[in-house]
Amino acid sequence: MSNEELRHEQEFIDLLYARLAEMRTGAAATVTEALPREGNNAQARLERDVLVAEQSGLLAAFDAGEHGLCFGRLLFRDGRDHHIGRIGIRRDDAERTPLVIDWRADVARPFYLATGHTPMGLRRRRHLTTEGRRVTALHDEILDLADAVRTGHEGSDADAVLLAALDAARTGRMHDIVQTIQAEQDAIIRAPHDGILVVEGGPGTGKTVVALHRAAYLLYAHREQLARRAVLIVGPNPAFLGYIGEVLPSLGETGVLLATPAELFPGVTATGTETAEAAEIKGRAAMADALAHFVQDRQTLPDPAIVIDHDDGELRLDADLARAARRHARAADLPHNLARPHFAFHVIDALTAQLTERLGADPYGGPNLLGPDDIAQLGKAIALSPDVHGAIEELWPALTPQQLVADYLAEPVHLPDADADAIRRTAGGWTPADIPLLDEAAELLGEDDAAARAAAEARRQEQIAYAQGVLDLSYGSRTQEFEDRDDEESEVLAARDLMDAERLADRQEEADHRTAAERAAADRTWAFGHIIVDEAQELSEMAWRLLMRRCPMRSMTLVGDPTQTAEPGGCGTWESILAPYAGDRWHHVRLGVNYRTPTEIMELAARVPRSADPAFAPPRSIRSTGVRPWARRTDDLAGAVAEAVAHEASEAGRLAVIAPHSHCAALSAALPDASAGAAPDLTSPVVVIDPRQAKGLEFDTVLVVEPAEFGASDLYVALTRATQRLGVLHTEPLPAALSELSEPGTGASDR
Ligand SMILES: Nc1ncnc2c1ncn2[C@@H]1O[C@H](COP(=O)(O)OP(=O)(O)OP(=O)(O)O)[C@@H](O)[C@H]1O
Repeated sequence: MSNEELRHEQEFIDLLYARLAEMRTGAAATVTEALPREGNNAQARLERDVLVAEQSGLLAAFDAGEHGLCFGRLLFRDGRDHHIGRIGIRRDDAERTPLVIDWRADVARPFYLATGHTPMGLRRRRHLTTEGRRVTALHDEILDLADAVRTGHEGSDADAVLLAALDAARTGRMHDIVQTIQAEQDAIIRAPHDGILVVEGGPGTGKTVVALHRAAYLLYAHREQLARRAVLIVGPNPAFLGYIGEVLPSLGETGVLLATPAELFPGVTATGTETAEAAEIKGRAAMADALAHFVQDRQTLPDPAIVIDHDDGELRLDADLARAARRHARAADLPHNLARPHFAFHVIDALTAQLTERLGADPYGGPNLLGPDDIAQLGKAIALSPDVHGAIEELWPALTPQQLVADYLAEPVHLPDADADAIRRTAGGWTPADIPLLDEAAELLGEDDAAARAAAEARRQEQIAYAQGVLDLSYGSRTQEFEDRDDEESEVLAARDLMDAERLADRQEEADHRTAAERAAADRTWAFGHIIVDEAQELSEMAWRLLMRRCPMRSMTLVGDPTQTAEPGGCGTWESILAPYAGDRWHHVRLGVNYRTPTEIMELAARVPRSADPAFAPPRSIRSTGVRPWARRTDDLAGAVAEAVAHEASEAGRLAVIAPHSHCAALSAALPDASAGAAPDLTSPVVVIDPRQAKGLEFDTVLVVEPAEFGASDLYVALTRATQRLGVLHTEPLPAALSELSEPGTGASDR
């Protein structure tokens, strides 16, 4: 009986892969055939673009479906029977019968939510475990007690598949969890996309992985809107982004930009370093006021008056004239560079009036002798005078954000002296904390991009006309939809049904040039459709100002754990972060189960925050391994670490040595095979990293070195990175929270 079930499922999976191969070949052939069609034939070009745009997106999704294509099956009491997979696939029949349903479709939801108590219409839920294209195991859960059918795969613990996933050796890359999403996680993944959702939870509660699945879900549920506006995912450092970078492509989603906060000002690479104190000061909201005042400082008054030797007579630009022009320009309430023409026009008008008065004065006291044409002529000459322009530039200079912030940091003003001393820059490049300052400066200065915008609009109108032609043509060549967006009700759709000419024009722009995510990466003023911020607790007030500008719709998911805050500039409570932007209109959810760290390790790690807050409650670990964390005191740190690594390396998976930054170089010298440095290769079997680099990551085995030199939150982060084994190596006495650790294999305390 049971082998027969397995055989049936295998036949189904074979059928599925055959269908996938068919679809992939079809899409690839279409693209290959279409691409050479170029030349001057406009119609051929139109056809080609339609085909390529439609088929290339499908290819990415088909590739994603290659692994773990189908992992579940739902048998409903009413006879419906659906397989659930990574992407939706339909048969090539007249009805386009669904073969496998996308995990994000509503009909797939009982796979994650149904319980014996609330079966959601299910009779039976099946988990299919596959290795490559081979079905290796089935787990059946009976949800309808009246169901007497038995397949021989019942009875296994419902958590068996989850526990197997959690226990598996790590690879140095995060994997998707579509097979084992838990109910509390599902609710977050599918929460409405409007507004701000804060997801809080302790280490290992799945905040990151849930946020990534939420991005995949939102791109599915709001495809048109989000594919055009792109989704931004902000993570703490490049190694972390590399670690999570494969999850969304494995779910068939590529319209996402991953960036660290230091990468969010296009054209500037922030590789400089500075003290934590300087970064903290630069992160304060007060910097926005200081910069705003500094911009005003650049709107100066002449002292003494500027005298310009003009062809028609001397012009005198004194403080009164400049003050009136400045008042006029400031009243326009525009950013500095955009208000500059107002200042310039006022100065030119005033100088023209000055000259008119002098040249046209009637010696007999009558009205001015110059007519309007003469005055216009005088004004023109003044407006073209390089000296007048020089004077305007001196009093109201055109500024770039880089210039403004560099000048400001050379001599910081509008700050208490001690703060100014801490951030004064004598040398070195841009630092991550400078990025929000540059962005603030860009806002204060405004970008005088009127000409660029007019050109872009003209280009866009051309594209809309072009797209209209594309739509007319595509109507005759309808293609299939691969996914089950509307489940049973879904129909065969073609480009014409999905979008109007304007939207297609946007699509064409993407197809012809760059993806929305790539365009977004290069555009400081891009408004993202949704932003996900991981380790959100680390961001400064200034960084929040930047991010909020990137998301005027305030459609955001913020993920974090205040107990893991490492940056001194990280701003306190969610209330204080969000009040300026959303008042109290945001939602807060908490994840309470630790899927990473076994009980033995979590109990130890929790003592760190508990020494400051006795009421601290860690997330509940879902599993225990029976392996106790250990500590070893040594006089030869590098030697002891090398020995421990050699010993632990016999275990499967990945090992991390997490040491204070100052020890990392010496330790990596003692471990020649380990990957280390600013951008360690996390897929290497052994890495040496500092606690900041360890944020968000996980390893099978972790060796924490010299914990007495860690700050409390860094130590908490370091101790919670292991999925299996934790050891501590030290020369100095252990911090109190770890004092009960004993030597491996002994019960005795190490102190
Ligand atoms: N439902 C699940 N099924 C399988 N694995 C899961 C599930 N939920 C979480 N995990 C795994 O648990 C581990 C921890 O998840 P994740 O890194 O997202 O946690 P986190 O809350 O962001 O942790 P931290 O704050 O410590 O960085 C990951 O390996 C993740 O794949």
